[in-house]
Amino acid sequence: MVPVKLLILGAQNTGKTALCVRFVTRRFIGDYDHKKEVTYRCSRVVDQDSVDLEILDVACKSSVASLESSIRWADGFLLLYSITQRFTFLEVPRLKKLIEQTKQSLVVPTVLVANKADLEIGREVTTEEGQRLAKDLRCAFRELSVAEAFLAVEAAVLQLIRLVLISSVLCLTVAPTC
Ligand SMILES: Nc1nc2c(ncn2[C@@H]2O[C@H](COP(=O)(O)OP(=O)(O)OP(=O)(O)O)[C@@H](O)[C@H]2O)c(=O)[nH]1
Repeated sequence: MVPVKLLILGAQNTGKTALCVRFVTRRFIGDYDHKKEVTYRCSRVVDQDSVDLEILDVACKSSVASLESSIRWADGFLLLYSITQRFTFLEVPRLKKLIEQTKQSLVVPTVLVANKADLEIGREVTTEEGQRLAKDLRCAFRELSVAEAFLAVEAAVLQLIRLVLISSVLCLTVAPTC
């Protein structure tokens, strides 16, 4: 079993908890208790590897110190924004910078997820803006609806797991002590 630890980050109400629950249970549940920090655990076979997965969904009122500690813990990051709330998109560069500073690396496995694609009528962020930001921040990019598409959620998380597995192999090859 290969352990993989993922952290999901984003502004409030972007669908972080919904995405974790959707990935682990396949179900979309509308409302959650937002106060608690929760670690979701499950196993998946990704390509040939059996992966022991943990996804940490931090409490929305986490202190910077506790956020940094969660970032140090994680191998890969899901950065979420909602296409219906521009301020959640504007929050992404700050979070990515915090990840890079805390990890002391510009190469961190990260997937930028534009959520709530089912709410086209309320769209405030275009797909092209999301793609451009992902390119600028060296992230993969997925636009999806946690509410409507389990397969898209699964594909985003599996893509991140693959990025983590590739980066751990590169790390062992290039610098055996890292
Ligand atoms: N229409 C729609 N609603 C969604 C989608 N994903 C999540 N939501 C809703 O958005 C709201 C916030 O979802 P949460 O999963 O609680 O968001 P969160 O980012 O964990 O929120 P905090 O814990 O406050 O940071 C809930 O009412 C969800 O039902 C989606 O893809 N489409």
